[in-house]
Amino acid sequence: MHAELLIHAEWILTVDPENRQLTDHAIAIADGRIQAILPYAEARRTIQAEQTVELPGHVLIPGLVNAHTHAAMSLLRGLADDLPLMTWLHEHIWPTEGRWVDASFVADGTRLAVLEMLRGGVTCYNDMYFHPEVTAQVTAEAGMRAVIGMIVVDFPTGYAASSDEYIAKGLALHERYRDHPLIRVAWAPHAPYSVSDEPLQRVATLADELGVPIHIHLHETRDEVENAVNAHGERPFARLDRLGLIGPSLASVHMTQLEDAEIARLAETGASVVHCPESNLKLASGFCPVARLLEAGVNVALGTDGAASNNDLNLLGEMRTAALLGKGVSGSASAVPATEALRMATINGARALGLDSEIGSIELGKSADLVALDLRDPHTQPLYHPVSQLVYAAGRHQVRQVWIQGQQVIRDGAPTTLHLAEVLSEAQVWGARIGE
Ligand SMILES: CSC[C@H]1O[C@@H](n2cnc3c(O)ncnc32)[C@H](O)[C@@H]1O
Ligand SMILES: [Zn+2]
Repeated sequence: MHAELLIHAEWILTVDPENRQLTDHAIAIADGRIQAILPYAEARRTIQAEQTVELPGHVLIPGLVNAHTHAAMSLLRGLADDLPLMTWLHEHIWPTEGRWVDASFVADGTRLAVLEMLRGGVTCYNDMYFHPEVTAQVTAEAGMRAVIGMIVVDFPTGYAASSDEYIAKGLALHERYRDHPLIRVAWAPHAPYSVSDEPLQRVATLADELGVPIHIHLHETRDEVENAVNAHGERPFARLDRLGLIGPSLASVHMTQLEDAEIARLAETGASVVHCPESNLKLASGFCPVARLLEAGVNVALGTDGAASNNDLNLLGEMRTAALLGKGVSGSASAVPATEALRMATINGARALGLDSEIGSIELGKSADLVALDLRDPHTQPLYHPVSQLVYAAGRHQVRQVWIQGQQVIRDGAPTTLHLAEVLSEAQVWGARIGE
């Protein structure tokens, strides 16, 4: 058998339905897809590879999926810390965005975020931000995979003047990326408190017609739910259900406030929850009941949120925090075990984005979106269980090789598609401008 690339790793965590862990196996890749997974001794006999990569001491995993971020907000990292959500948004972030966000801000901020995510083993992200056509272009140029939000808010910004214009621009973006190998789109109405009924209803209809996901902040804080109940006598979840948004296409982000009936409804409709544990902790937004959601059969993915509320785009760290917080919140040390945290960061993220037949696990026919981490570091030794070291101990500097669709985007820890010094220098220019 002929392959373009043969990767031989000491351990492979497949994240397949059986969570198979393979030792001393190889993966053969052709046309950007996984063509064979077999013992290395057999691969040497049967596969003629154009290139072979040897990874002793490494664990190979599916590329991580960051299921909620605002990539360009990397340029606002550390601008306003230690504040609750609404003060942070209304008094700091939205005024700063109003003054500075344009296409060049989004281009430079996205490049910084893409570089950070690729170096941390994230191969796909789900974005919600202004000028999404710029986010899409920068991401595709870097060879990264993303689902780009067709954003909708009620208020005018430098990107669009009305909900009609946001939706029209979203439809144009959908058309432009219809057959792109790396870029997909999703509807991304910002939140129930910033988008009124009519555009939300249109989003529900259009998501159905186009077959794309809906990505929305929902039940982020107790105040959000209480304010809605006081003003309209209805919880935001119930309102979205009434308007037709709760269903298998929904990726609902945060969900710190959930009643039993809402959890049951999420499970019954096949909707996904995107848990952002570090953003929720930093803004003191509340705690998503992850163990209860998983027990009910809800698909729970992981996101970082933007770098202005986290303050990093580190999904390895997010896995660890989710596993630890899941135990703390449920009072059970066996809640959110390491294997589950890894599923949340990979296949569950892929499912939330409607990409689970393409990415999220190492299985025959899937895209070769792969990450190799070197576990021969003092803090990941000795090694009893690779998944334990990966979730509870490994750091981003151990991400050494990253492939997306079989193309190497990180080689020996360095980017192959982005120029590190240029990206850093642009970020510093923005920092100086915004911080003046
Ligand atoms: C319409 S573009 C996205 C919009 O969302 C803002 N944002 C960033 N993080 C959060 C969050 O945790 N909750 C609500 N809104 C958030 C971002 O600043 C953009 O304005
Ligand atoms: Zn967010």
